[in-house]
Amino acid sequence: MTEPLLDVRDLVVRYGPVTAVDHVSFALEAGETLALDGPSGCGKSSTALAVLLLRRPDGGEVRFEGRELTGLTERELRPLRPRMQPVLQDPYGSLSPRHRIRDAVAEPLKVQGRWNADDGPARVAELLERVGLDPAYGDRRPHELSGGQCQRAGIARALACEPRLLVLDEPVSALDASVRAGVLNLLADLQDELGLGYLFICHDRAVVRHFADRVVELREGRVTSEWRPRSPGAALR
Ligand SMILES: Nc1ncnc2c1ncn2[C@@H]1O[C@H](COP(=O)(O)OP(=O)(O)OP(=O)(O)O)[C@@H](O)[C@H]1O
Repeated sequence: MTEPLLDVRDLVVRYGPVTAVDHVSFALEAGETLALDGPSGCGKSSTALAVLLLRRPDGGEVRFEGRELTGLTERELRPLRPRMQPVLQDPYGSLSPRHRIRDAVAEPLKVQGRWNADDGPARVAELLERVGLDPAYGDRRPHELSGGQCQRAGIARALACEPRLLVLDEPVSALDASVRAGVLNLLADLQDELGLGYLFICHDRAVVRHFADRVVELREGRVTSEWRPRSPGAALR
């Protein structure tokens, strides 16, 4: 049997005396969307941060592409980090306000040594087009874009890293209802095309039902159930 893309085993996250994530386990295949659902404070974001190793877990394992990550040093994690990318609730939060969109999307290519002056700008334009943005928006800064456009630019920047997993923490909650479906449909199309795995955190039950293949329910840091929506992966057209 092949290894899941992401295999989380007995994950524990504590903040002082508070156990935010209490022996949580789940697995996620490439091309699959697993939603984490549950009331405010049940540990969804803490799970996401620990999966991304942005906060070191206090116990358990995070296996990504067959490799256990929690025992790795920051230096050992560095080449793996681009492969697991966060997309966060605040569309403006993941982009520096000072940088033009084109530079924000180019940065991961430069950091990873995949930039060259001949075809780099064309690659950035291609990524912007892929997320539904006119490449001319590359000249703008984040505050000159709408929330939906900015979230698309953040997704373009994440794609520049050539990820296998996107950790989507309330990716459409801050957007107007009218642009939510567009961003969710973009994510669904990218998943079909690239076989990305999505760990998806969302408060909105209707969105979860449409978007997720499987749902893990959390309550007070523990998994209480796991279920499959009836129409998994359906696009919101
Ligand atoms: N930095 C922190 N320091 C101390 N306690 C924290 C911290 N972050 C989260 N917590 C606590 O950990 C628990 C889980 O929080 P977490 O943000 O992971 O839940 P959540 O399900 O994502 O909530 P929400 O849906 O409101 O974002 C809560 O009791 C919260 O108060």
